[in-house]
Amino acid sequence: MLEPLFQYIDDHQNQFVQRLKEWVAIKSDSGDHTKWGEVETMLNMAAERIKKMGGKVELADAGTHQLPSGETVLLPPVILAEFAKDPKKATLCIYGHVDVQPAKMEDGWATDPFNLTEIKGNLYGRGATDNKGPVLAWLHAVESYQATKKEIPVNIKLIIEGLEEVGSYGLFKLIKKRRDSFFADVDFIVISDNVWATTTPALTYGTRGSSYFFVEIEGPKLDLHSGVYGGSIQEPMADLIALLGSLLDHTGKIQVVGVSDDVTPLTEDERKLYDNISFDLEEMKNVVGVKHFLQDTKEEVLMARWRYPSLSIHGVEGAFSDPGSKTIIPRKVTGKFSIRQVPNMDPPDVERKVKEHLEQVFSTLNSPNRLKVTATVGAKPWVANLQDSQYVAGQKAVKDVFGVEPEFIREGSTIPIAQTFQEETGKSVMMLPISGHDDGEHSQNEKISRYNYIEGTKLFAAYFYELSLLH
Ligand SMILES: C[C@H](N)C(=O)N[C@@H](Cc1c[nH]cn1)C(=O)O
Ligand SMILES: [Zn+2]
Ligand SMILES: [Zn+2]
Repeated sequence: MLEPLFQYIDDHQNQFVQRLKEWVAIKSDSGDHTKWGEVETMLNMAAERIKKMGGKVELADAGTHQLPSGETVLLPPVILAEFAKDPKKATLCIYGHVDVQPAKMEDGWATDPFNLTEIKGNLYGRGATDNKGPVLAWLHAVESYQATKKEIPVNIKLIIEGLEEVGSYGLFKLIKKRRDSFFADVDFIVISDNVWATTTPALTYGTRGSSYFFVEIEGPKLDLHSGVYGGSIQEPMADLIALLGSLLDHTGKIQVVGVSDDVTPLTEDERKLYDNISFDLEEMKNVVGVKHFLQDTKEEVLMARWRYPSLSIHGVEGAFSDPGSKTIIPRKVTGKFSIRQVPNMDPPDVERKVKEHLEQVFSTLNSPNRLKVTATVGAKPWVANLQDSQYVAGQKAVKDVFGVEPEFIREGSTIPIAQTFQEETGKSVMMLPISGHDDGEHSQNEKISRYNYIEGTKLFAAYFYELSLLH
């Protein structure tokens, strides 16, 4: 049954790579709302591809969103699509996103991030793996059935958004609104927007949640000459560094009181899931280029990444960061950090505790400057039930294509909408990654290997089939 599909995918791989090149060329960075026009261009391009394949597409209105500045902006639409429906078949809803993280040559890319470039079997480009490659792979898996005149064994629905990287604004409300219409006949939801933990294919049963914080310190009216005013001004940057420095200790432990209190304790059954993961600590040190991790053993490192919270400091807006030695006191700086959250942490509770902590530390600085803390994203962690039939189908599909048993892994990053899908629709959610552990999501030189892209397409085609057998 699967052989002709796999043959079609192999025979058309150059065309599939060419399509990815066209998608990567669209600079659909969602981080800056003034550039959401490119996100819309990308969504339209994806919608056109689905329509060409005979899919019915709605560009659903996602409403508006208030930015941390207070400005209200119109959100790009969300693609809700479906292929022909047969009431006898199970319905699978595939979620993906076509926005990307920012990327500039100056960040240290070896090739133009928006010109997909193949080097030694790897396809380099922003969005190649996160998440344009996997979204196209789903479409190509559907195409493999259509082109070989085989009935697609499950009904396919698609939900594709353009704001995942900033926290899926608008999508939570849209899902609630469409729960009894678009989602009413959906049996399963599948997501491929994360990476394997090692070189072994994986099925993912959990992701961390996230809250993103902006800490603004505003001082003088203008940037000031540090020679003229230095020594007489309490500098916003010094206040900010004190606040950011209060968040973590040198072991990576979050210093905000109570923030980790609700973390679900580790059970023996859960601990056992880590035994079989072929994660090699030495290789991982080489992949990321560090001498050591904060933990000593493979299990501790994986747990720190997947099932315990973490806090990362991302940057400071308004600080002087160009080359050279400009001697100013910046008047206003905004520090940015985020907390990855795990069951049973609750983003609003974490956000309250972080705000209280920052206000308390700020009060000890006796500063004349103004502090403003804003939290965004607010994404809940997600954990699946490993007994769901999707996991059996996923396991079989991995065996069909790769000839091995998948590793059952968690994911340290966040798919903001995953838990909402599960809670709101009550349907089973699974993550079926095709991206490599060294693909460098969000990093310089992001890539997907041609092997993962093409074999991943086969995995999706096999998954449709295996899921239909179990339903
Ligand atoms: C896992 C996914 N590919 C991803 O990168 N998600 C983002 C979502 C996010 C979280 N805070 C803001 N955006 C991520 O985990 O960083
Ligand atoms: Zn992603
Ligand atoms: Zn991402």
